Amino acid sequence: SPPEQGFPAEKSSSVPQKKYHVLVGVTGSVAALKLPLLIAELLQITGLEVKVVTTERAKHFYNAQEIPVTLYSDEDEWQLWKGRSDPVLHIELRRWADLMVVAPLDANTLAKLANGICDNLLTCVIRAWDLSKPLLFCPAMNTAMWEHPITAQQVEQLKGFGYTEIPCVVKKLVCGDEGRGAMAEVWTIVESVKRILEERDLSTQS
Ligand SMILES: CC(C)(CO)[C@@H](O)C(=O)NCCC(=O)N/C=C\S
Repeated sequence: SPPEQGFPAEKSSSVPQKKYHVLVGVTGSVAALKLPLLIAELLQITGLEVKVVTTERAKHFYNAQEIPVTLYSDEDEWQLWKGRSDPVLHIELRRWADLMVVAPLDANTLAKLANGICDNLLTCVIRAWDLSKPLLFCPAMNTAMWEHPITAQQVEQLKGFGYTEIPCVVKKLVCGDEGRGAMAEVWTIVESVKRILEERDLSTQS
């Protein structure tokens, strides 16, 4: 019998898995110690590419060696831009990102964002943010700070820009105080990112 005449194999058009670009912002709350866990959990989501933008103060709370993705800080802006034709890092990052999650958002950076202050790489990325893209923020601060009336005003201001709050939770805080101010659990944050990306993915499919 003639040799098996197989049809020419279809060119394996592996559907390009759209990579979702997630930019994680981290600021100087003690909750930044959870950054390695948050990154590890986000990397479990298929199709995600993750980069991190840190403030200088946040560096105090985690070990950069435990972050397996690109970690940008203020100095990188100045390493990249030396002359007129060089790229501007905070603009490159706003273009690259499909979604941003700021975890933790400390009281200082909350105040900066609510007032448009952009004095570091992270606040510059957010100051230039494309409001058609999701931005999630996870406040974390001592209970006394959380309960100060200015906090609610500033959280409302961010929600007014269209950013999504992932609310802080009640816990015994590392300083011994008991009360609201702890960052949302990492699994809550990851689930929120998943849900938003699914909503977006569905919308792009429909
Ligand atoms: C650090 C962690 C995650 C341990 O469970 C929790 O205490 C927390 O989110 N704290 C953030 C609040 C904070 O910045 N407190 C600062 C002074 S009390």
